[in-house]
Amino acid sequence: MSRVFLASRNRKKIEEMQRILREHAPDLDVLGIDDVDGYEEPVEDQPTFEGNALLKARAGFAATGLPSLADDSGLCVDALNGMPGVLSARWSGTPKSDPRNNELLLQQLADVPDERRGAHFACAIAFVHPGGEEVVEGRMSGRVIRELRGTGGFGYDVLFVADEHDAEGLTSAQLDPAEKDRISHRGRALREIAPRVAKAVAG
Ligand SMILES: O=P(O)(O)OP(=O)(O)OP(=O)(O)OC[C@H]1O[C@@H](n2cnc3c(O)ncnc32)[C@H](O)[C@@H]1O
Ligand SMILES: [Mg+2]
Repeated sequence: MSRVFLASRNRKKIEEMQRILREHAPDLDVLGIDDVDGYEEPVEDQPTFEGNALLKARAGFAATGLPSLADDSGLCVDALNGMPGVLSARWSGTPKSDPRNNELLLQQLADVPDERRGAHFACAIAFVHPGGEEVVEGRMSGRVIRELRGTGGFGYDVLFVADEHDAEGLTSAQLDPAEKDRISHRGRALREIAPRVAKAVAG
């Protein structure tokens, strides 16, 4: 069976990536950080999603020798000049906590009127393998609402209404997994690179 290493510790993110990858490469065996003893995660110190995704995928390839994928993603809020951006996971400090991050973002945007609450999720996915390195990017645009809504997804999904669901006001945390995958930053990026991953690991 063809194997690929997924350099992430975020279980929800891994779940989404496996779901999307499986559609393109049903035979792919996806290993994670938990399958590797003593895996040392690199510090995500780059200023861009692309830089951090590459850094994570390179670390994965160096540690396992397997073709390695990594995702770096975050929420970029217009009224915060694109922040939290690459700082999204630890926006309210460490250890990282989605509820605390959401609470902080709500406070920071408390005085921002509805017409200036635009934001987008961004995602870079890097693939590092014996044949080379590649990075793809994806986006999902929408707005940040004023209260938490929904129980699905992860991270800032409870606060984010994508343009595609603006009329109903559904957050990403209220969407079926398949619908989130269809419109999400991660879904778009991963669908672009998945056929190349399938080809590369098939040798
Ligand atoms: O680095 P790894 O181990 O993959 O896991 P992580 O959670 O730290 O991942 P990132 O460094 O890429 O940070 C991404 C953060 O951006 C947010 N985020 C990214 N994609 C999201 C999505 O689809 N829905 C909601 N929040 C998302 C969420 O807070 C994530 O923790
Ligand atoms: Mg991270």
